Amino acid sequence: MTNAIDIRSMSRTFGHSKALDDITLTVPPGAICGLLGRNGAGKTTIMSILAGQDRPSSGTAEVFGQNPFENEAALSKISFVRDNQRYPDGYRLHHVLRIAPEFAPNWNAGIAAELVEGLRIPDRTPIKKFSRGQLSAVAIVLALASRAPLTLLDEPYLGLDVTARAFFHNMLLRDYTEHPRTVILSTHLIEESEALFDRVVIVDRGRVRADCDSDETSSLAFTLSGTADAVERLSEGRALLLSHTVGNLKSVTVSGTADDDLRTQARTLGATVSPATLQELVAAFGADAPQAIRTRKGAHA
Ligand SMILES: Nc1ncnc2c1ncn2[C@@H]1O[C@H](COP(=O)(O)OP(=O)(O)OP(=O)(O)O)[C@@H](O)[C@H]1O
Repeated sequence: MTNAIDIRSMSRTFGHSKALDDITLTVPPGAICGLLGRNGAGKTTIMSILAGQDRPSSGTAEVFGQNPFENEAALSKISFVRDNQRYPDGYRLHHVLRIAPEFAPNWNAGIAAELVEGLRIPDRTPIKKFSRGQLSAVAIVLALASRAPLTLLDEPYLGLDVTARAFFHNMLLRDYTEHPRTVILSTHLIEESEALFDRVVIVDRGRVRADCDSDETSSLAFTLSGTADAVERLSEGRALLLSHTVGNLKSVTVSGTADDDLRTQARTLGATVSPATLQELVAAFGADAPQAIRTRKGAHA
């Protein structure tokens, strides 16, 4: 089976700075994949290369088995709507909806109309005058109604209100279930979006830190919390990703899975062991570990 995305040893440098550093990553067809990581981690750079808008400095990136760069056949299978999408002066929504099918062979006017209504996108206002959230809403219409085999959504939520975000999630899941495709979604709203993801990729400083099915993330790290003494004893010799102290209480995120011995010791010492949430994982993989976070004057890990 050909992967939807196949990235091998890919790096991208800008001058002296390495935006992507030897990334290898595959995404099977028919998955919604969360692409997560801190600001500047490399998410947009990955998407731009997958969308054929940029090229790796070394290594390869394939979409459905083909290099997307200047490749019309590959590009016809990809929808990439960026947060900073520009529209010609004087364009209104109906202009965009009229022209969009020319670039999207699978365009579906029905789903576009449903999205326009649900996201309350005005048709009389020139797009140039749209609010930040209304611009995001137009991008979402273009991305979902294209029904492209690979849909790349880079921070689709900027400025979107809570009702619009919930509506977008419902529409994405419904349309994805009826018309399976591969969706890559980057976002910093992790808790709100995680229920969408079949797969999760976490990047930091241009490197892949995690790449797994979403139900496997809970085995990547765990959190120990309790008194500073107890947590320090329990975490001795373990690979700490993140550490946080408030007064005499301490919480650490530890790489790997907690074994039964550790759980028993934690019970004895009155400490708690819990799997790291996805949000904690992204924070931990983005920290300069082990990190001391100052929470009040004089208190740090
Ligand atoms: N055209 C460019 N020229 C120079 N540096 C660039 C260019 N594009 C990206 N970078 C750098 O590459 C790194 C990765 O940027 P990228 O936009 O991929 O991050 P991101 O994960 O999408 O971040 P965010 O969550 O803030 O959107 C950053 O350090 C950025 O400054």
